[in-house]
Amino acid sequence: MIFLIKDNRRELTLKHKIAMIQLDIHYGDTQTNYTRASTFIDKAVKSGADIILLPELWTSGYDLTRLDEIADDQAKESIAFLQEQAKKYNVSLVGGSVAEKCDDGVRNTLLVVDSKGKLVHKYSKLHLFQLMDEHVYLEEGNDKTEFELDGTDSAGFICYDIRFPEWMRKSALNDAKVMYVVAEWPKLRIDHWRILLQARAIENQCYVIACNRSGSDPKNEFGGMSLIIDPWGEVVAEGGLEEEIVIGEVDFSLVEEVRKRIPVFGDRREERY
Ligand SMILES: O=C(O)CCC(=O)C(=O)O
Repeated sequence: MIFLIKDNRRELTLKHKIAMIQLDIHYGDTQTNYTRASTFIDKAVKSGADIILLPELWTSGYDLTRLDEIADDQAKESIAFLQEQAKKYNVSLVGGSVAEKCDDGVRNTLLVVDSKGKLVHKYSKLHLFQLMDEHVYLEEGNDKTEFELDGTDSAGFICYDIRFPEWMRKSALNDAKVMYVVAEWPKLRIDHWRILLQARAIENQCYVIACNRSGSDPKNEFGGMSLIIDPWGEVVAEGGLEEEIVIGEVDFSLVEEVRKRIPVFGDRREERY
């Protein structure tokens, strides 16, 4: 079943072409990262994508000791960039996360902008990853994960969050049908990345769309392998190790179909958990 809503600028549909940009982030070099991201967004649009993802901390990388200098005040510059790109190309952007300078410290903040250029969601990473010193330099967030994008109930997560099934389950219970993940996941544990994402898709019977960076920084080599996994757990698209745009087609109506096939949500016995 295809659900169509007429819109002045486009038809909103449950079928989408998704592009995940496996950016090789230039360490601490925000201007280069903006320039390169816009080149990749242009290419993704030319290949027909209508929802585009960027990875975690894509403007700065993990240059945490220089956050005073390079973190984005209230994420204003990154939001303006994403809004401009969204309007220019009429595409939605799950715009990765950026180091956001807040009044009480710096947060790792995911930004989502719809195709009209409206900021529809901001989520600061809840689970700070100690192996990369996030707990030393960053404040944890206090936001909800759910939002609506192009008429579909969705949720957004950042990297380490995928190790917390209870956190993602909460979003599924709050109606999310699509879970977007942005990451800087190291190559060393890339097997965990794939298995965890597949498990989150199967147990929550939802799409998982996950964009990871490529390349390396002074401390880590990153694993790429961005993934689109459907609610049955099938891999729809998968990236390699290198910088590239990974593209896949989705049909969000599959979520209801799978949830009917195995009624996991109706069979939960919450009172016993
Ligand atoms: O959990 C992991 O192994 C990787 C997490 C991570 O790299 C992050 O949250 O930035």
